[in-house]
Amino acid sequence: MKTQITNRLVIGARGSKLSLWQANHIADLLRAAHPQLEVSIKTFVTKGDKFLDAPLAKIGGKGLFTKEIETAMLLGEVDLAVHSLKDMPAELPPGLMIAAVTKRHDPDDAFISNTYASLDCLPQGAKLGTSSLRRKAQILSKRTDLNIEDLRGNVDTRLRKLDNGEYDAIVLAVAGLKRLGLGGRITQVLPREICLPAVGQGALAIEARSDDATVQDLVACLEDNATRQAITAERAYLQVLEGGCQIPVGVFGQIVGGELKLQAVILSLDGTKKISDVIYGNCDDAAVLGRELADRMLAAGGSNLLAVLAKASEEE
Ligand SMILES: NCc1[nH]cc(CCC(=O)O)c1CC(=O)O
Repeated sequence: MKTQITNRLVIGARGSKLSLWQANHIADLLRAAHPQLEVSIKTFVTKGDKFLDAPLAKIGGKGLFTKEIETAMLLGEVDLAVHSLKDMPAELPPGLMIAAVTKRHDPDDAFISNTYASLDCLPQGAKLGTSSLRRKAQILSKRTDLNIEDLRGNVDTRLRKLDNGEYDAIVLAVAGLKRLGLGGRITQVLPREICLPAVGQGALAIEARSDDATVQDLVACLEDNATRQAITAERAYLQVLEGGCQIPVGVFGQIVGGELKLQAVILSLDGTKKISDVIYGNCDDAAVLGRELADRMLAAGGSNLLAVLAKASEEE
C-alpha cells in the first residue's frame, strides 16, 4: 500500500478579493487544524474574470469561474480549490468532488442604496442594478415598475458604480459583503418571500480529486452537516432544471426542527409569472427531496417557463 505523507497543500483560487479572502480563510482553518501542514494559495484567472463587463447571461457556459482551476487540479498542480458554492455548476467534471462544505451563515441577498431605506421605499421607475436573472425576476415580481439594469464586476466595482450615482440601488449577496468587511453597506437584507437565494449562496465548497483520500481526510474537519444537507437538496433541485443557461430560479434549504425544508421559486424573466413551492422531509433524503420538488414545479408550469427561456436565449 502506498502511504503518502502530505505536508504541503496548494489551494487554487481566483485572484478577486472575495475569492482570495475565501481561500485565505480556508487556509487559516486548515493550518489551525493541522499545525504541520504548509498551506499555500495559487491564483488563477478564469473565463468569468476575463469577461467581467459582459452580461453574465450572454457569456453562458457552465463553470465560468471554476474550470481553469479544476483543470489544474486534475493535472495535480493544485490539491484543492475553494469556491463560492454558488459559482459551481450542478455537475462537476469527472474525477472531482465536493470534499467539504463549510457552515453557511448568510444565504440571503442585500439591498444596497445610499438614498432609499428599502426596496419598498424606491420611487416609481427607479434604477436598480443587478445582472442576475434570479434577482431581477424576483424583484420585478414585487415591483413591476422598476428599471433593472445590468451590473457586472467584482463586489468593489459594483459598489463604486452605485456610489458614482449610476444606480439608485443595487443587490449583492450578504455573504460576500460581510466577508470583505463591507457589512455596513447593507441597507436591507431582502426577505426570502421577496428574494430566495441562489443555489448554495453563502456556503463555501472545498473541491478535491475524487481519488485523493489524503486531501479529503485533511479537509473533513471543515465539513458542516446541516449545510451539506441543505446544499445537497438545492443542487439536486438545480440539476433537474439546469439547461446550461442562467435561469431565474431561487432555492433555499434549511434544517427546521430536525427536518429538511426546501423552498423554491421559478419565474419568467419579467417576473410576471411565478411558481413557488416548498417541501419538507428527512435530512438523509436531501437529494430525493430536491428532485421531487423540481419535478413537482416543472409539472406545475415550470417546464413552460423554462421552454420560453430556452427559446429566448436561442434568439439572441
Ligand atoms: N456572482 C458572484 C458571486 N459569487 C459568490 C458571491 C458572494 C458570496 C456567496 O454567495 O457565497 C458573489 C457576489 C454576489 O453575488 O454578490
